[in-house]
Amino acid sequence: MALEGKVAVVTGAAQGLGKGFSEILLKNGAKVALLDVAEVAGKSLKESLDEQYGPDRTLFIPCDVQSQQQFKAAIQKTVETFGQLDIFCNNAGIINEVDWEKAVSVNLMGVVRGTYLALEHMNKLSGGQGGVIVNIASIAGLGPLLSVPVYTATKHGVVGFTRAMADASKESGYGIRFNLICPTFVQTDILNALQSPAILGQFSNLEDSTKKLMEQHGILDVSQVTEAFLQLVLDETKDGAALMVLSKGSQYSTFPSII
Ligand SMILES: NC(=O)C1=CN([C@@H]2O[C@H](COP(=O)(O)OP(=O)(O)OC[C@H]3O[C@@H](n4cnc5c(N)ncnc54)[C@H](O)[C@@H]3O)[C@@H](O)[C@H]2O)C=CC1
Ligand SMILES: CC/C=C\CC(=O)/C=C/C=C\C=C\C=C\[C@@H](O)[C@@H](O)C/C=C\CCC(=O)O
Repeated sequence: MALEGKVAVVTGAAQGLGKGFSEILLKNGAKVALLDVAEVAGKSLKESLDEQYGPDRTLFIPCDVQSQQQFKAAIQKTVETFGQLDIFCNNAGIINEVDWEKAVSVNLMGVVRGTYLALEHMNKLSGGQGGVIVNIASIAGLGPLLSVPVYTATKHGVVGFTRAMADASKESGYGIRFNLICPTFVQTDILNALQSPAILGQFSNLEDSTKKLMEQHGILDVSQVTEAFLQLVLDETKDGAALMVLSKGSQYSTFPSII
């Protein structure tokens, strides 16, 4: 998939990985709708991207992925402004083991909601042009991360949902590829959660064990993950794939085969 003229939506785009995914899409020719709850950061990012790419290449739309109404309206506005939708990245995510229902709501329900809303515009069976949906999980979606059990559960959920959607799409002919990025620790603000008893709650005692894990795994730069993301967007042979991004490089996860 060449990106010139393609249109993308990225959730949680105001900072961190979402900002990185948006920038690499822009660099490669796409137009990008930046969705985020953080209005100040989102508007400021749009202003700086306007200087680099011109005002017509991006939209910033305030949007909480927990709100069906806001999310639906944001996607509608994207399609009305840019005329189509080809690439959808469900990236917004949080850690909150205290308000764990919010973590489920943002990390898992937000991904399901975004995917179903994107399908309304992208599904070839309902008049769309097809495309690719990339969901941002974590290696905590493939194995346990002890200090954040609910976060771990949501990311496992994202992995299962995305793989099932890939199979559903192939079988039904949606014309949409579904892929996953599963990074290890990345240098973004989400890592601050590890030092916050208000976020880790009853698992705060595991801070040192998580730090040890972090030393073993290393901490990636955002750019290492955005390169992997671009690969999954561009490579038409990848569908239902989970690309782990680790310090030693990127590799596709293998899963037990279903009999
Ligand atoms: N940084 C890391 O170590 C890793 C991060 N990830 C995943 O990458 C994704 C991005 O996280 P980071 O960039 O690291 O974190 P971050 O905290 O820097 O950025 C998250 C962005 O999502 C936005 N957001 C939060 N709740 C939202 C909501 N309800 N609706 C819309 N936007 C919302 C925030 O405002 C922020 O801009 C998350 O899904 C996270 O779980 C996965 C593996 C490792
Ligand atoms: C506190 C969370 C901070 C940031 C968000 C995030 O998602 C970070 C995840 C970082 C590491 C997770 C580690 C999990 C490790 C184990 O459970 C492994 O069994 C994971 C499974 C496969 C890894 C494959 C490999 O290393 O080759």
